[in-house]
Amino acid sequence: MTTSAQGTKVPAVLVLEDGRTFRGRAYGAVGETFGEAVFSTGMTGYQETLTDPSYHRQVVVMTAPHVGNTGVNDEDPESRRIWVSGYVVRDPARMPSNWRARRSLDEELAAQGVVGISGVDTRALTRHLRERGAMRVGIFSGPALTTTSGTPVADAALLARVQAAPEMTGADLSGEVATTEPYVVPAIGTKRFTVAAVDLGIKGMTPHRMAERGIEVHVLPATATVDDVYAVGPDGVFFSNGPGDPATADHAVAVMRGVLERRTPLFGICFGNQILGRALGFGTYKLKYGHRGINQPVQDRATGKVEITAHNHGFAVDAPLDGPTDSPFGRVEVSHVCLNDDVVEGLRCLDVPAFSVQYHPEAAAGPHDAAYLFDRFVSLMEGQRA
Ligand SMILES: NC(=O)CC[C@H](N)C(=O)O
Repeated sequence: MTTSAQGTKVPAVLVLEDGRTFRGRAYGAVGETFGEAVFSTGMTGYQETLTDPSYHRQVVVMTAPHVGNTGVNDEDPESRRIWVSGYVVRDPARMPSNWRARRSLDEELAAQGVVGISGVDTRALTRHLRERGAMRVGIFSGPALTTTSGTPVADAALLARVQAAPEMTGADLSGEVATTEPYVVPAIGTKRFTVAAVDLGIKGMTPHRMAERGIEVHVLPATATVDDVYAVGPDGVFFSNGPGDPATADHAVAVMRGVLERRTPLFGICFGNQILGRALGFGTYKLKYGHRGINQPVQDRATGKVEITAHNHGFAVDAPLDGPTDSPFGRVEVSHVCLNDDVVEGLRCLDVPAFSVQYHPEAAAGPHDAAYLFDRFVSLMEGQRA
């Protein structure tokens, strides 16, 4: 049972796995939750962040101090529910205001049972995560802070529970968020192509961006086989974003290799980029604290052009920047790089029609600078037909 903390001053505690503790007030549902503490630098787009399945099992700290100002609407969710396992804000909106708003963010979090905390010094917390790295965290409020005999639970007991929670490294999570049944997103206007999209935790805007370009998108469960992919008669195959550690995604890597062997045009986003990296023989590794937000500079190395882009990743592909590199599927080069830290942000195959990016060209939320990548996918499919 969860209740809303709206308008109350229910105490809440946030405990990091290294023992650092922040006190605040319950926000959203009252109770307890665990996850990986990460921070997002987006000043807008909290609904898209909360409903992005890639955030499954993560407790998101917002660096923007005011959150919830535009309330919650029915148009912006990227999936059927909120996926973050916890939410940390400095100063929640007391009077949300927007013509599309249907309810407050606090009410929505409570209705979906998402435990949050407000009144936290999110700047100090973010600096801590930046210096020490992403780590496990717990948020506790209300009954979670009192024993059955009515005495307060000791901080050491809370810390022990945080330290017993699962780590993100080694987590195989796509199956927990992806569709279990295939479904079709029809092309908008004249249908030009059919794409099989393997759902590893797909955001709703991604098939929409393809549909806008005349693509009929067949979204398939994460368990789809190579035969399932080809059963839809695809002109192209897409691998989506998704939660968890790409080192666990052996099934998706095997399916992608099947697609690369057949030389079908292939596009991957985020988790899909990590799967392409692995399919080509590269490793993946965990970033210290990851990239999350809608203001990350990425350079397209072919044109030199810099895009401001939306990110949400905690892992990255370990590929040499000074390519091309030989792979089992011919030469591959790093197409995009993050200008903050030189992390690989895109891969392009030179001998098979395949490419991917680590960031989010579907731009929900985020700037639309990278929309050309969907056109590039269309060009690959056109090229295959010519
Ligand atoms: N948005 C995503 O697809 C994230 C991919 C992967 N789970 C990561 O954290 O790096």
